[in-house]
Amino acid sequence: MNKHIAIDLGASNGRVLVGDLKQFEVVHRFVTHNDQILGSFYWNLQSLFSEIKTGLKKAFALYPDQITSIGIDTWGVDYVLTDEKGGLVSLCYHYRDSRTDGMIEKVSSRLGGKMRIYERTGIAFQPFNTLYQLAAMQQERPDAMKAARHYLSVPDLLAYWLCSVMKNERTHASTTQLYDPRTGDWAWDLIDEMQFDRSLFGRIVDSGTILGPLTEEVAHEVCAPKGVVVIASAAHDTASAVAAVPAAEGETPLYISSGTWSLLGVELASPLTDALTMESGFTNEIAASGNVRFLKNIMGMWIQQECVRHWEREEGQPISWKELDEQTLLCQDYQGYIDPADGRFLKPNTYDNLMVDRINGWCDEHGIARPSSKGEYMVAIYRGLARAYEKAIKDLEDVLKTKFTSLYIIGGGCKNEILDQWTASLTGLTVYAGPVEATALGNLVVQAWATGELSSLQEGRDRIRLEQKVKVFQS
Ligand SMILES: C[C@H](O)[C@H](O)[C@@H](O)C(=O)CO
Repeated sequence: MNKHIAIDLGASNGRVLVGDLKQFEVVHRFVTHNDQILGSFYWNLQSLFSEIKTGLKKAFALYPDQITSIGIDTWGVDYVLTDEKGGLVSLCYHYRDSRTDGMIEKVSSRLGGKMRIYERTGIAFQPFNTLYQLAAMQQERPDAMKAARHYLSVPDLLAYWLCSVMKNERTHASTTQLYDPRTGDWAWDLIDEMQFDRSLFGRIVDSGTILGPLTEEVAHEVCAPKGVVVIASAAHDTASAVAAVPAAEGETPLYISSGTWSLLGVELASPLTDALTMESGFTNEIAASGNVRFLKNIMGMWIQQECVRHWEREEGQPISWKELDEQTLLCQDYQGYIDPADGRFLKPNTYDNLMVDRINGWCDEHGIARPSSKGEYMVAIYRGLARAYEKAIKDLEDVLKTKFTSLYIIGGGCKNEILDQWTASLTGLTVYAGPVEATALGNLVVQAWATGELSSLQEGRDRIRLEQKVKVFQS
């Protein structure tokens, strides 16, 4: 059976996996944390590329003759601009960088208001959307904008570095807030009104497009045989994860893709862009199938991850999940919670503004007792997340005029069984948790579909339902 390589980069770690839909293995793991340089946050793309090549080398050493393709997915919205020859005109900013603060308001007044932007793009208002990142660049670094010839998302760039083909993949393009989900093309009127150069934005290709073979240089370095191709998989990691929801044909599954973010939603045939969906914070991104991923971005495990990173730094040793879970369960009587949607929780820890202090501040302002131990901080975060899920599901039921009975939680965050159970108890839904590696599996599904091994994306979901582990949590 053919094997494929899935390169899956999340906001906290990256993985290179090799396999098929029945059996796959993680051959390389690495951290994808950000670097702060002179007050700005950036991704270190060169180091990510070298980790990717290390992973490819390990995969080809294990299966020298069976691997036929490689696909990449990453978090949304982040991008680079390149010059004519493909050289970067700037480092790659991290979406949590502060340069977009206040940009939603400025851009909205320039483009005729939020409702217009939402109707044109279907994308919810987040300060980190590519639209606001480009607007900030235009304002602060006009020379870099002038030097730019190509816009590439992070996975578009990494694919370009592997196979020397530049394309804009659709699911990722749809996260920019410069994409029109009705025409399937860039939202040219908004691009013109922002005075972004039209020629920056290239041809948008579907998930599953074969880009081309590895360059000879990369193939030599990673010891790949001839003929291995790079595929524009579902390049936005959430789109890959949603392709792996283990739902049966005919279901409209309610899902949470749980990781650094919790993306809660359903798949729809066409976008919903009225005042109610805008006010409720729903976004219309594009799925691997070309359908709409109608979902809400809820701050996910990020707040927990930042607290743990701080404690580990302070104590000089790693904290295990097991230890943290035990402490959380012992603290269940503590009734505190936070609202994860509060903007103060978006930014990374800095030496003078720690996540734990922001949690304390939120509790003080809301008359809630501050957490007093690691376990209590976890309780406050998980309770806050379960409440946010409950609210988003109610909003979704109102918008769609439907009632859900079950919820699929997929991705790394579904390993958090305390949160899975609290979510089931609070929402009254049956929770199916798994697969843990949904994003990489979705990436593999799209590659198997592109190479003709699967006749449809639904067949991929069916295989995952039969072959991968899913745990059930009852309310
Ligand atoms: C900015 C976030 O990364 C994005 O909205 C989210 O969908 C994601 O990519 C989660 O990994």
